[in-house]
Amino acid sequence: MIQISGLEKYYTMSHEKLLVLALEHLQVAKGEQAAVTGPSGCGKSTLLHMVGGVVVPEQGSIVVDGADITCKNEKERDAYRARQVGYIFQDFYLIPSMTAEENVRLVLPAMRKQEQTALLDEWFEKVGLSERRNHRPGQMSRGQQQRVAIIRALINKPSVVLADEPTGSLDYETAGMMMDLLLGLCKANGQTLLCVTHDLPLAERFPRVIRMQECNKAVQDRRVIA
Ligand SMILES: Nc1ncnc2c1ncn2[C@@H]1O[C@H](COP(=O)(O)OP(=O)(O)OP(=O)(O)O)[C@@H](O)[C@H]1O
Repeated sequence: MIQISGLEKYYTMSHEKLLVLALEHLQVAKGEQAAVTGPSGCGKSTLLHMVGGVVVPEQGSIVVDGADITCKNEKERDAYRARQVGYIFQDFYLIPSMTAEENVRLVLPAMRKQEQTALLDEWFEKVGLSERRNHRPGQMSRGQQQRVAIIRALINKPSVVLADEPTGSLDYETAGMMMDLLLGLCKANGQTLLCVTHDLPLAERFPRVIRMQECNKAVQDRRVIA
């Protein structure tokens, strides 16, 4: 469960303090999957970065599964992200010199090698990439690379999954398949998913659509503070 209230985020640009995000209230239930849409610059990525504990707001609270992440220090936020958050990006960020399997192994906690292999077998099978696990990113299509990134984000069963334009660099058909895969996996694992997308037909595949241009007051009322 994600509960946001009284949230305000400012950025300083050319000596001006500009309010870029103002959310009075937003709640995403545990296990709910929501698409986040809105025009460029309306604060979609900033919202995800704040829920992920990467960016800290100036005002307000973000309570994730009972704990307010805005009260945590940097080290605690790093631990929160490692334990509870799975991040998926448009550009995959796989390490080019490593195979698909090695990229995923990097995030696995210490466990017996046999258990690790069984877990990897299960996940590569789930996303239909069993034949590709020994390939490096450069030897895979963009859709296949994103499937590896999805495994990497989900394999440790984070309670919250944050996806920032995960289909942004894929062709239309692959994008639809990828979104269905991500939705299906998060639903099966009861994970809360916030997925930024500018693609409205893709957003409509989600049980809920959060329209940032409607809920972000800063977009409606650009406020310069100093
Ligand atoms: N580090 C930063 N410094 C200054 N301004 C920033 C910074 N990051 C974001 N902004 C500003 O905050 C606003 C929201 O940015 P954000 O990236 O969240 O929008 P977005 O809706 O994700 O946009 P897009 O769809 O183009 O990716 C924009 O006006 C942007 O210029």
